[in-house]
Amino acid sequence: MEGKEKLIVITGATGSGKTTVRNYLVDQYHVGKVITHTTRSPRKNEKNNVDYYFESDSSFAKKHFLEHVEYANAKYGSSYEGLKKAWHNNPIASIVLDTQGAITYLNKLGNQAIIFFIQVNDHNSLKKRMIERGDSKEKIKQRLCSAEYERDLKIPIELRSSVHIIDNSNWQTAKHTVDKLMHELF
Ligand SMILES: Nc1ncnc2c1ncn2[C@@H]1O[C@H](COP(=O)(O)OP(=O)(O)OP(=O)(O)O)[C@@H](O)[C@H]1O
Ligand SMILES: Nc1nc2c(ncn2[C@@H]2O[C@H](COP(=O)(O)O)[C@@H](O)[C@H]2O)c(=O)[nH]1
Repeated sequence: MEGKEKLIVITGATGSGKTTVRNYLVDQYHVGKVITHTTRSPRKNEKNNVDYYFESDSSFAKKHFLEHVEYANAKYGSSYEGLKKAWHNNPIASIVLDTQGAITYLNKLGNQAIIFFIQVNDHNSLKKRMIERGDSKEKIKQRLCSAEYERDLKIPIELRSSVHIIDNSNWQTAKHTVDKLMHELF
């Protein structure tokens, strides 16, 4: 997978603002968007084929994924076809992944992968943001109890030498960091 194309891999804890950063990159910098697949049900305002490809367990099992994971009892996966589609429109694309997926992409793409880790130091605000997003109490509880939640609060050792940290405790500050990174990197 060597080439001039780049993939901005946006990772971090649940509720930290990965999707918010990705939407900003799409709106402001017109980066391509890799849509991934999931078996979880859509949140209010989420649309099939736009936010995710929403799958049943059986349709998910038939797909050929570049990588797939389980996160808080649901399945998620991304394909090479999805990446090629995003790169077809723009040589800079973006994808939102858990930290396990981010490590896989860094290993597969090398320096074509640019890792953004979205950080929020006050972990209580992650729960507040999920409530404000409209997630059900039950889903939030399940997520906060998961091993994946704990794992993704910290930058994994495998990403440490390549990661760009974006503190999203405050959106104006985060936006400023994203703008600075985009000017430095491209
Ligand atoms: N800096 C911020 N301050 C307050 N709220 C924010 C901030 N950034 C994002 N949000 C809000 O927090 C909620 C979670 O953000 P978002 O969905 O982007 O997180 P995420 O990391 O993609 O989460 P998940 O991994 O759970 O899908 C959204 O309602 C979003 O509008
Ligand atoms: N490794 C992968 N992680 C993915 C993929 N699609 C989404 N995600 C990550 O899963 C969790 C939960 O997502 P949510 O939308 O239910 O909150 C989050 O960290 C996403 O970034 C994927 O294809 N592969």
